[in-house]
Amino acid sequence: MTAEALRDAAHTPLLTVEGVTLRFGGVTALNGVSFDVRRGELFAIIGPNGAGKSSIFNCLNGVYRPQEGSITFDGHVISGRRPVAIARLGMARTFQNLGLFSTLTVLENVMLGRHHLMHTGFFAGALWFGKARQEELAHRPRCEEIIELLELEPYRFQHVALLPYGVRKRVEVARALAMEPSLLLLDEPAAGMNLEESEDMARYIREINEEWKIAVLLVEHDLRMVMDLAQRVLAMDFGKVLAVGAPADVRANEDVVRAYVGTGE
Ligand SMILES: Nc1ncnc2c1ncn2[C@@H]1O[C@H](COP(=O)(O)OP(=O)(O)OP(=O)(O)O)[C@@H](O)[C@H]1O
Repeated sequence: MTAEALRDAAHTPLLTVEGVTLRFGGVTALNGVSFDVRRGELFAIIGPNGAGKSSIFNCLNGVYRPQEGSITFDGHVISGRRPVAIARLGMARTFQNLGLFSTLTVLENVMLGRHHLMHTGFFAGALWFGKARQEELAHRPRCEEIIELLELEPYRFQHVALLPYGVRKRVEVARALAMEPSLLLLDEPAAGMNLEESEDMARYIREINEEWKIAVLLVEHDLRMVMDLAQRVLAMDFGKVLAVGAPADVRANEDVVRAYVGTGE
């Protein structure tokens, strides 16, 4: 690649969403939504209940197919592609409601995140067969780094089902990170957490973004956390973009204030 081409690639957004419209029968969940996320950026989406935040996530990772518009990720048009293909391109996500394997240990759940990077099946791996064992061992140091980042060392060999909710949310982030994403989608990572837990979560997210240089797209109801962490914020309501920009500008935007005051959030 020439120096010019490299410079262009660095300036091209990592994710571009253009005019995305998603309807469920008579309900328009997303109405011509456009935004972009830059490489290495921490970008947040806020909005009252039903604004369309989860719908965006589901369009991005291929669970929903928008009727209109296009989504480009890292140079690939991904609208219409299957979730697994999109994950392979480097987009990992967590879920509002935990999506972990509760009968597996923390380490096994994190290892599962690396499954698409491995050649042997997970179950062969779990049973410790020849090649699979070597592969698991090769991936183990990276998993340990991730476990350390999220301060999960004490829980490494514990079954997820037995862990407190706040710790399970951290395991979810760890598993998504294990996929080595260039974009990490976090769906309400601090939901249901107490103040201390959500402050810890904010610290992990900042570290993932600043130290590990991974772009983060965050949906979160905790506005204090969003305003504190995000470089840019997109506010939406009724499936439409109300404002995009620096946190202070979005917070001062009249339409945004009205949307929040209107719902009492
Ligand atoms: N599978 C579905 N079928 C029908 N309507 C849906 C579906 N998913 C979302 N909607 C509707 O689309 C709109 C946007 O919902 P969405 O869940 O994306 O909002 P949200 O901002 O994520 O809300 P919350 O903060 O409560 O999670 C709502 O009116 C919702 O009822």
